[in-house]
Amino acid sequence: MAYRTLKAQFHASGAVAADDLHAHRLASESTLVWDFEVGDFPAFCVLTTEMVKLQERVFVLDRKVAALWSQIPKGASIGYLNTLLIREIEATNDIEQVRSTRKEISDALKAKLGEPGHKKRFQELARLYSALANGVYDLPSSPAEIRTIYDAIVDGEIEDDHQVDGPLFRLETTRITSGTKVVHEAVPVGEIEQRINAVLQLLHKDDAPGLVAAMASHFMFEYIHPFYDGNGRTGRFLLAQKLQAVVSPLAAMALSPVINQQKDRYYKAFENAEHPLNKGDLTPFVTGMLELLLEAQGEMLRDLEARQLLFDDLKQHIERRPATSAVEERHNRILFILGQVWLFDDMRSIDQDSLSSYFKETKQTIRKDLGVLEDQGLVEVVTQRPKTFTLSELACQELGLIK
Ligand SMILES: Nc1ncnc2c1ncn2[C@@H]1O[C@H](COP(=O)(O)OP(=O)(O)OP(=O)(O)O)[C@@H](O)[C@H]1O
Repeated sequence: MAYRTLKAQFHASGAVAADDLHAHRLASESTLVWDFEVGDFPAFCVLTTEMVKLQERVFVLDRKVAALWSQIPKGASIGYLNTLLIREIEATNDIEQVRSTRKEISDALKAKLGEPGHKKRFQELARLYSALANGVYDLPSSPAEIRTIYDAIVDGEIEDDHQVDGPLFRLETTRITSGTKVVHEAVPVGEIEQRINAVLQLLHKDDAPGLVAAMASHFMFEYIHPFYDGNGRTGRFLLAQKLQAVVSPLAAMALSPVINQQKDRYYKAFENAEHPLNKGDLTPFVTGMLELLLEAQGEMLRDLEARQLLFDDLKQHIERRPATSAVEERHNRILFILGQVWLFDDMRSIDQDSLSSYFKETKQTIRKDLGVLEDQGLVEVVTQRPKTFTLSELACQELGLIK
């Protein structure tokens, strides 16, 4: 049976019936109640059968993605992670009308490798997401660590009049508006830190299922709105971090593009969760976010499967290419790696050093090989510094790739 919101109960059967249902839900053994007020009521979530089933489907899909992932060769997997990172960062920015191009993000991701020169736009944000994708970024454990994350995420992107004025958080009120309508009044300044600590507790303690804690804590963080700007982006990073503790980094990294496609649904979920007649019931919010996560996983699985088929085709084309010497064999292997990058990395290019790392031969040898392939019209230089390469149109035709 569909879960009835307290607001729907109020409209269908009146205030007393809604109060009864509210009391019944709060008293249930299947309900988690948090020390976090939404309006005048403590936030709570009922672990419904539907929610348990959704969680199970998330884990089943996660296993399917992991199985597929394990069959993908290294060149392709690095490329695909890059694709996911770029899409996630582009989308989390786009949700808030922060415009960023794929090229800008790709440059920022490369710059994190410690290149000299001036800082690139989104470099800190890219560093953070990259660390997350590689599983080396722990959840924050104090309000100060949340501020550190925020600083990296919005680095250089906040207008002067929206800079944080407190030691950790804002010192004035703020609100979320849609046109002329106020959709949310952020919590009073004096409550921010204590409420952020409640979010941290939920993120760290294991008395709620991980996926439920991830979604509910995301609601709470946005409800607090501790900054003037950048709350959405910071909250979605925390969400990805918490998700990563439960599902693969791939799934954690795929949510923002789906949220971006369904922004109204995402915003509506917040609005409903904080509607006074819903009395702090986060169940529909958590359920809705789990549905979005499932969609993100499904999309990624379909995308990976399609790329995997093209990869099998590429492999056959490479195997059919003549190779009468060790050098020609190596040339084919270079084309194979470039083909994998072409199929799995949306940027479709790879730098010389990364390419060389796939071979036991010296960098000079690979550089020479690339020169020969360039002369044959199979490889093209994309950028000079660093020198990056992609397949030419001719190579794409020969390898059965659609340019
Ligand atoms: N009714 C709501 N109540 C609480 N949070 C909401 C609500 N609607 C949306 N949100 C969250 O607030 C974010 C947007 O907030 P806002 O428009 O203030 O942007 P922001 O604080 O400038 O952050 P950023 O620029 O990263 O979003 C959304 O992405 C969503 O996570």
